[in-house]
Amino acid sequence: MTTAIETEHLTFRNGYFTLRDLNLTIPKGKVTAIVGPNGSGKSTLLHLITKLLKQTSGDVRVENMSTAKLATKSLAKRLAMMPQCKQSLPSMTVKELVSFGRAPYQKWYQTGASNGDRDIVDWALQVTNTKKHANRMFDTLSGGEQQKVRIALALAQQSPILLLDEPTTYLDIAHQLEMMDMLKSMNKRFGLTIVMVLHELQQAAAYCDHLVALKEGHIAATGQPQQVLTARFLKEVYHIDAKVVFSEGYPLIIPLTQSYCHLEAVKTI
Ligand SMILES: Nc1ncnc2c1ncn2[C@@H]1O[C@H](COP(=O)(O)OP(=O)(O)OP(=O)(O)O)[C@@H](O)[C@H]1O
Repeated sequence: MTTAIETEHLTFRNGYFTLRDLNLTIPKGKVTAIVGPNGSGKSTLLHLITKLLKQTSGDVRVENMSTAKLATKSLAKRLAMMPQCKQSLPSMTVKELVSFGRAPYQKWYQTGASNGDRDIVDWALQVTNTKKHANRMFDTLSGGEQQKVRIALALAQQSPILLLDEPTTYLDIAHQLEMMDMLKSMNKRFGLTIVMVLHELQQAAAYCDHLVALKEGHIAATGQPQQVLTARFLKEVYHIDAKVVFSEGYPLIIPLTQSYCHLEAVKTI
């Protein structure tokens, strides 16, 4: 198996949270989901890979190159990142915004996009089905429409590795499936390595070749979805009792009991 991204003893501390000694391999040309409870460190891991955060110790390698040795533009040609939607974007038209994806390829003296850049922006708008919004101001779009434009912005970077932090947020079920199908077809047609933070475990298992589960800043499990996604895993990582049934390759998580301990505590105040 060739690797797209590797972390070696990756550790990050910020006073509130510690990501501990992560030794991780993300396979090249595959779709990987990073899952885990809220606050387990998923976004922090993506930020360390993209150098938006600096690790306390350890190393990150992208296509066998230590990111410490890669300048921002070189790293941006190797990987594109769509951050979580809580990060705001500047007020401009959709087309202008998606054009920013071409920035790593532009010279400092270049004014405006080249014909090649315009074609790629057009392609990114088409595959995400957002071309109809090209001339609208980004901040006038609905949450779901904005989410697709964010994905178009990352695709316009045309890097072999795509990192997406919760790409299906705000999308209704039909648009979630459309987006996951589109990403899967990008992976199959162009050999794109895709790494997605996902909360929807059933979709993660159905669409991804590889799962990485984090819990409290460490790796709780890695492997193929059918190996990782078990009743024991759900108990250990999410503290829920549920059974997992794979039907035609699609996993179904059926909760057995639900603990309402927080509500019980409220009642006794
Ligand atoms: N800027 C920050 N300053 C201090 N602590 C932070 C900062 N950003 C995140 N954290 C903390 O780091 C921990 C991990 O956060 P992170 O966003 O990586 O988790 P996550 O697994 O992506 O969570 P979620 O599923 O809720 O998005 C959390 O406890 C969070 O409160």
